[in-house]
Amino acid sequence: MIKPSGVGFNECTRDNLQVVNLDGTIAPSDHKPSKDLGFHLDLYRIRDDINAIVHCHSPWATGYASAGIEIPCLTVQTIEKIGRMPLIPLSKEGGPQTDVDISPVFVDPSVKAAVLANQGTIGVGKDLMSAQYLAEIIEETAHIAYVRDTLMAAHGKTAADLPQYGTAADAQAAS
Ligand SMILES: O=C(CO)[C@@H](O)[C@@H](O)COP(=O)(O)O
Repeated sequence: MIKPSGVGFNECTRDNLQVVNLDGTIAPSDHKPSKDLGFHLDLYRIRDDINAIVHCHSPWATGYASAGIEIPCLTVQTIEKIGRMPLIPLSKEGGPQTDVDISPVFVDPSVKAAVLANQGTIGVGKDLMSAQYLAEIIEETAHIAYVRDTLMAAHGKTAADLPQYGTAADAQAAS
């Protein structure tokens, strides 16, 4: 199932969601599937653990990626729930990222989220709620990173002024 093209998330209904088989066969409908169908299908094909994908254009995260900056996993939640959020640059031809650019990153089963320069974010999961949860964490983390980096610059601080941070398990192992 994928959202119809040209329709916002809030306008998605049971009746206009598009049903597509993994081989790309589209069930008859008055709408067309999202333009993003190609990379969604490929992610479902390459990873058995991916049953849902949330791709959106959240502004803080997309701003980071479009500036060519990988969002740092700086919150406890992001470290524990996501681990890292690779930045996927525009395609070789300078166009929007497709499965050709996206799938090689997600072949690594530890990757649960990525950010596409000039396009948006991808969160994947075992179900829609899990993928949506990651989409929210990606955006919150980018916003927090922006606040941190802005404050640090205003106060003349650098990364060297910050303590090392890691997971609760890392801290426990180190104690
Ligand atoms: O970011 C992109 C560009 O491919 C898409 O998510 C966006 O244009 C939405 O397209 P659809 O309306 O879902 O076909």
